Amino acid sequence: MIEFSHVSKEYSNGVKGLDDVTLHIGQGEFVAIIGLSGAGKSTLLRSINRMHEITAGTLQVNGTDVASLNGKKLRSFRRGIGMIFQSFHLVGRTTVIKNVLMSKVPAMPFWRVVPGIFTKEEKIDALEALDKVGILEKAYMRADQLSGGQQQRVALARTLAQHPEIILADEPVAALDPVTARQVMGDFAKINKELNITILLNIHHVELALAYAERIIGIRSGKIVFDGKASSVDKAVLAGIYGEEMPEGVEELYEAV
Ligand SMILES: Nc1ncnc2c1ncn2[C@@H]1O[C@H](COP(=O)(O)OP(=O)(O)OP(=O)(O)O)[C@@H](O)[C@H]1O
Repeated sequence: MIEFSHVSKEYSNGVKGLDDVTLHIGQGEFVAIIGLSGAGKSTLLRSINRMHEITAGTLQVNGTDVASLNGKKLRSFRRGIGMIFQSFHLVGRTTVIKNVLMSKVPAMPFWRVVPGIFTKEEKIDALEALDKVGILEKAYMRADQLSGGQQQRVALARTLAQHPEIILADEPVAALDPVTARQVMGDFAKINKELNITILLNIHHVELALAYAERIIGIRSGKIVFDGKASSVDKAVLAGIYGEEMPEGVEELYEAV
């Protein structure tokens, strides 16, 4: 469970990334965060695993006050939260399975990290994660020989091998073509359903957010301006989130209504 209570984040230059945000996200929800560029989507997402420090209010994850964590406790807390980025963050020159096995490193003793000794169980776990995202047959290929969509799936498998309760994804499909973007969104939906992992993702493509996420959070100038079911998002809601700068494709989306 993720609980924001009157959370604000003011950057050192005085910009308010978040402004009095109160939110409750239950285990197993699939939430898309939408809003204009600069609205505060990344700040919201990254405050959950403390990549950004909040400056007011309280933020709790499964009852733990995120701001109170330090050192070892913070590292172990972060291991329970997967993070997916737009640019995949893979090591291109090494194999897919080694990339997935990297998720095991933070919990490994030093003597195994240096020579890269992984146990049979860890390898099986990594292969199972690749299987869950449908790219098991790519396990021994070099990561940089894969397409963008496949690379994002490797990143997703690496996160799954961490066995997280929550996955945060910051613009995970922004670098992908429309067909591949749909496939990757489908992977998130499948993982969410099958493994009951909470998924929060930032996304610029409104139509993908509405098609795959169950809940939409609209953010504008650091404030939550909409929070509800994807099925209840209409043109008026989007106007409230985006104002004059409605994203491309929104007109077509609601043409039939
Ligand atoms: N490190 C920083 N220092 C100062 N201001 C920042 C910093 N990071 C973000 N901001 C500002 O905080 C506000 C929210 O930024 P944020 O990156 O959360 O928006 P976003 O909705 O994710 O945007 P985008 O869709 O372009 O990624 C913006 O005005 C941004 O300029």
